[in-house]
Amino acid sequence: MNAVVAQPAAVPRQFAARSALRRNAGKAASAAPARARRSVAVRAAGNNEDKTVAIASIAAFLAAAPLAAVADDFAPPAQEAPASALAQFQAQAQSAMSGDSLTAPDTKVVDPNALPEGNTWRYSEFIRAVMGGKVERVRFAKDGTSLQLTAVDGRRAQVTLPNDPELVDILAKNGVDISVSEGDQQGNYASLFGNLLFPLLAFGGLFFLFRRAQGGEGGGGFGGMGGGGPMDFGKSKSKFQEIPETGVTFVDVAGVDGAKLELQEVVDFLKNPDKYTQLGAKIPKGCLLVGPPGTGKTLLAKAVAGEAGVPFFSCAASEFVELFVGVGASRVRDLFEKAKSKAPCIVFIDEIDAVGRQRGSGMGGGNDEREQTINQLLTEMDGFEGNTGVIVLAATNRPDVLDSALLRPGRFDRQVTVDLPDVAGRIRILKVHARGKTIGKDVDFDKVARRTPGFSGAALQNLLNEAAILAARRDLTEISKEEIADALERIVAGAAKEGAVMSEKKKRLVAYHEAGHAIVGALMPEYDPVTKISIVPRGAAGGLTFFAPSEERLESGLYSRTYLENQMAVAMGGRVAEELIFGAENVTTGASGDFQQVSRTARMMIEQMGFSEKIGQIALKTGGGQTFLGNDAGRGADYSQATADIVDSEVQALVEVAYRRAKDLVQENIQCLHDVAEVLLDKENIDGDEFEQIMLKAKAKLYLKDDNSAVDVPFKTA
Ligand SMILES: Nc1ncnc2c1ncn2[C@@H]1O[C@H](COP(=O)(O)OP(=O)(O)OP(=O)(O)O)[C@@H](O)[C@H]1O
Ligand SMILES: [Zn+2]
Repeated sequence: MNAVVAQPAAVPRQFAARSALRRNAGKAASAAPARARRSVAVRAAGNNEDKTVAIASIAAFLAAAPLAAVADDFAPPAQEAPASALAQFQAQAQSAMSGDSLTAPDTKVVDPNALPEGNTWRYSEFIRAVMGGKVERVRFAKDGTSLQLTAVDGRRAQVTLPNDPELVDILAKNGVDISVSEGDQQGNYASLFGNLLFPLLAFGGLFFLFRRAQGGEGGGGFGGMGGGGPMDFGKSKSKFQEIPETGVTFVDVAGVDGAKLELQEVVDFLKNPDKYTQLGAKIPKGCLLVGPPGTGKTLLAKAVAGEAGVPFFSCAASEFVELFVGVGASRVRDLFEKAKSKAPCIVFIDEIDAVGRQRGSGMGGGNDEREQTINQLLTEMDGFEGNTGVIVLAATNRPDVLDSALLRPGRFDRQVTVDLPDVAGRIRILKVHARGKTIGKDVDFDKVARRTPGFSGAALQNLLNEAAILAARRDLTEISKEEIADALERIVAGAAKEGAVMSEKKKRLVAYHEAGHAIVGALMPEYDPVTKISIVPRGAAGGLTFFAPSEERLESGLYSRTYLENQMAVAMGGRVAEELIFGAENVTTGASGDFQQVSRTARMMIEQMGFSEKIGQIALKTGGGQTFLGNDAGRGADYSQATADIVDSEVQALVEVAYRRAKDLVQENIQCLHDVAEVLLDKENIDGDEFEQIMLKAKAKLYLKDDNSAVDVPFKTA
């Protein structure tokens, strides 16, 4: 495909970062007082600075992965991925979730011609078969956690997928035909996004096709790369979907009360248009639903139609834009013709930014087509005389890129924000999706909601779905706490590596390493509580320690200097533990991801946040900005060599302090380290409660202030 279709593909993730920033910018002021109070309550590290700053990239990468985890890869460093801009971005986004993303080497020698027996293949077997040209096509499950393959010999098999960002790349390179299963479940994409988004971004065309598949019902087949190109040319009338009765009401949409309130007016109007027109009130024609992916914009639009009892027409704007100039415009015409004949009704246009970008600012090619399409849309909307009863709802992730002509009075002059849900909202969304599922009595949605900051409605729905699948696989009659915890873990960290055996020696190493992270994290004042430690290898990670950033922290996106310093110390905890137990000469490469994180944080603090007295309060690098494609995440700082030297030494100083603090803490609490590691070796997983018990039993010494007086800060667990 080409650059034009790659464009919409870049939107969702980019938005994730940007929207967080925008939200944060807005909330910074109001969040500050609460934050300050909290700081007083927990601050005890003898750090007087109360400098709280909005840190763009941290907020962004935390937004990309709601549960922070320290993950460690104990694979040889030779596996390092090339540092393309995309790879760097991937690495950054991944690191918030699971450390570095190195793929563990698969060294077993196997006859390359032999296909595995049976109809469930291990992932490594599958990859080998793909590389050997033995796989003809694959069909991803909608949630992206598994796929069905057809081998060249016609055999079919099922594969459970880890979180492998390279998968799509590998498949494409080996000429495997890719499709996405068209289940009957709607909107179950969260984990497909999680698992596959990055590679899909690299293959914009694929993503485009994928979006088409999402269109579902109306869109028709997704039979491989060819589906929906020029062949669809004549079928312009099938490009929108008409639902006479959506059957969705506001009850089905939870946690977005503000948006519902605003849309209630639209419902009202559709129900009693006369009431409004008699008074001479101007009827809204268009309303823009703005918010991150999966927050229920489509669902809300359907609910408006459902509440008002009017038909629902929908289409994705990206589908308007085809290869031929003029097709989009004619599709818009078709759509509105049909809608007007069924008025009153709702027309819903998803991803309006795909056609509605500021005109004349696009990236080469395809502009004419887009401009014509958007012009047609404007013409249609202007053409509604007085009261045709057609109300257009449009959804976007990127209101900032929209053509201002779209936002003028009489067009999309209202904006309704559909934001990510807060705890209370998440509880209610979970309850909505628990309907029709058998949920065990031990499941506490309040707890689940607290562990899922940053999850959208779609992600929560997916979570419950995964849990249900797990319960079925385990032959249970109801979904228990366990399945939800496992599903959550799987979504956040990728599926546990099947059959990966660790040598006793390595296991000990990983156990101590993770225990080191956990202990430093738990004993550090003003740091996030430990919710889980695991040495079950999953994805690329040999071990993981999960921390739950507070709601407030995620919401505000504000990170104090203390917090960042603590975070660096926590990251150092792994290596420090290895060193103390196994000796400096035996430390491993398992900490490479930790070190990357530490250096990144330190550099950012110095270069962008004005945390260095020697550098002063200037941003040497303005960082991030709006670029995604071609964002050179690392290099290109524009300052002199002399300044660079100061930066380097300042970074080094920060890292050294972090190391020393971690080492002091672990040394002080070496018994805790042994105890936690022992339990880990025994059980492989420790949850927050158990961790707390172990720490209490081992009489963890509290954090020491500079003057060596212990500070009365209880360690924190979830
Ligand atoms: N607030 C919510 N309450 C209940 N369910 C929700 C909510 N938000 C999302 N969901 C679930 O997630 C699914 C997908 O959401 P939907 O397609 O409406 O999101 P969207 O905001 O339109 O996403 P996108 O921007 O990716 O199109 C819905 O069908 C619904 O099952
Ligand atoms: Zn580590």
